[in-house]
Amino acid sequence: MTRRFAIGFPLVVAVLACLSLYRVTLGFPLFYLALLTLMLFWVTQATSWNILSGYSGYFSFGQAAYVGIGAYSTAVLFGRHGVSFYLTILVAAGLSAVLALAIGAIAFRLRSLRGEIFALLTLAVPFILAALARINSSIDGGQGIIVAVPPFPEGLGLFQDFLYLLNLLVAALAVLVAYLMQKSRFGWALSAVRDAEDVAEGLGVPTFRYKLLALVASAVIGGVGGSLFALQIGFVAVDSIFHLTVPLFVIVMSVLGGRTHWLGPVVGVVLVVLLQDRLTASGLGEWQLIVLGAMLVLLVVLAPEGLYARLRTRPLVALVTAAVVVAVVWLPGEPLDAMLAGLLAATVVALVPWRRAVPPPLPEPASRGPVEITPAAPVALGEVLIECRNVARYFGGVRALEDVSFTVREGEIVGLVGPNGSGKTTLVSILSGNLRPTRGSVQIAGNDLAKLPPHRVAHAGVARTYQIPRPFTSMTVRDNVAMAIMFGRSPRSLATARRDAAEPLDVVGLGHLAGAYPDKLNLHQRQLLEIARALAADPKVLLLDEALAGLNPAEIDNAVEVIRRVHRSGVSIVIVEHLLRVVNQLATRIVVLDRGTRLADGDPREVLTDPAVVRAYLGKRAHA
Ligand SMILES: Nc1ncnc2c1ncn2[C@@H]1O[C@H](COP(=O)(O)OP(=O)(O)OP(=O)(O)O)[C@@H](O)[C@H]1O
Repeated sequence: MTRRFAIGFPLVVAVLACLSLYRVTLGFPLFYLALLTLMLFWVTQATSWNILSGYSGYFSFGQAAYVGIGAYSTAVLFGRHGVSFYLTILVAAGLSAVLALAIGAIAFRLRSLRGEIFALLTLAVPFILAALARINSSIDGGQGIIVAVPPFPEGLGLFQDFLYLLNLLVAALAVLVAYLMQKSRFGWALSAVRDAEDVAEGLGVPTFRYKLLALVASAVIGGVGGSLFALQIGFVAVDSIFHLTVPLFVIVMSVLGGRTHWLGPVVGVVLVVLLQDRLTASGLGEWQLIVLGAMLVLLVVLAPEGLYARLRTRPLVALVTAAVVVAVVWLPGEPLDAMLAGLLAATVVALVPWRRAVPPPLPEPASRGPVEITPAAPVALGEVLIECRNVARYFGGVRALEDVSFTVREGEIVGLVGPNGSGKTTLVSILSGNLRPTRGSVQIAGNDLAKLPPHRVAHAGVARTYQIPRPFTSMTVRDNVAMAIMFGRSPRSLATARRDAAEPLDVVGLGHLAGAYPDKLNLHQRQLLEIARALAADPKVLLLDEALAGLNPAEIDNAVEVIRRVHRSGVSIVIVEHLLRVVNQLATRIVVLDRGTRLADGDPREVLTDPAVVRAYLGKRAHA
């Protein structure tokens, strides 16, 4: 937790609490308190949504399910049966957690339920719950339930004060949880899931566990907020609770404010609720959805990262503009109009493309120069690290691999070659745990691969790179590498991982670009980042899938030297490569695949002069 947050957050919460505790002394109007209560309810819900959907990218349309569970727990138990209101909050939290566990256990296990399919699944849940509540008379039965005012400490003032303080407490806890999650390895793991889930899993992130935890935290917060909502509305009915406006509003608020930051939803809530209130006050209530929709479209086009992220880039100008507009509008008019005008002015300032910033050139490496390629030196071989036995993999009728057996020993650089479509990438994906073989077995450092989830394959000592680089785009080069250190074979803390990221970056020669984002790198630098990140997971075996594809001759020479350096650091390598000149000079052994079967396996010079290999592979290439 930063010092600024440790001081600022309790201070803001204390000031907000004082608005109610000293309301009479301050002359703070009750109407404003009601408006703030509404904002706090939405802060809780939008933050709850953001913890799963914003951080991990799993868009949910099911927020009304948690609000409904919370509201009906309180309505049925407290409103109908007189159970303590405070106890019903715990029940709401528990039931929401159970629902989230059930959804997550199904949805997060299946790859086919990602993206829009997950969104559709979550959309169905509130409809099912609404139908259950409507037909079941012990829940609602279509009648609705009146929720009376529970007993509360007299010293708190009116019921509105009690409601406000309760919502403040829950919203503050929700924001605190969102902050702590974002700043911990938990938040980093979810960001990696959002950027490239398979890559994260391959680097050792237990993605299922983190997604499930995020879903449960999101559901518990949403359910508790729903419980308070029952008090707020006083009459709980199916149509008012399981309504599509709930998910719609939380999504609009979070996306407007910025869904990758804990404060984004808060900014979105303040803007949306104020806008709604002012439109209603001016008799333009029916325009609410039109205005909100137009704003959302504008923001998504101009600032997809959200308003908060934009405001952070020019805080001073936005603040001064907002303050001037607030002062000018406040004098003759209503303070809420002034605040909305100030917020809108800051929004405009944040969105205006001032001048086209020319990106500064990327820093140059400390030293450069041509690198001579020399043949691989003979190495002393150690224990068997990978052992494939009769591996087959079919995709429907396509036999990508058939009966492939081979080993990788400590100290080797194995060149995996073969014509296009011969099964090289499929084999790499099986060895890294991304794909399961249809038949056959793979042992990784003595562990049966079939029993390991992909993140445990990383812990067993295998890391891979991808033919088309797949960096975590929301993280800097340093943080891409730190992710792998944090979750790899020898996991380290966030702070240590960021410090230690310098080492793998130096091995590949990207140290000077540690602070850059991946979209600023050229293809060669992205390939090097792939290698640095895989290396940071501390593998025993590194699988390089066409790491030299698309590079010019100088870049190839440099990449070859990097691979040698990685090998010298004690990592065994399997390299998939079409450039036989490079494979010949790097590899200590070559395995040739042809149409999914192993054609040859042995010393590079012998294999590459084998007539069968020349016929199947070299002949075609030589003509080309
Ligand atoms: N997900 C998939 N679904 C269906 N077929 C697939 C899938 N992945 C690979 N294949 C097929 O399996 C065979 C082997 O593909 P693979 O990508 O492993 O070959 P490769 O040797 O890596 O090729 P390249 O050198 O072109 O990258 C090909 O016929 C390919 O079309």
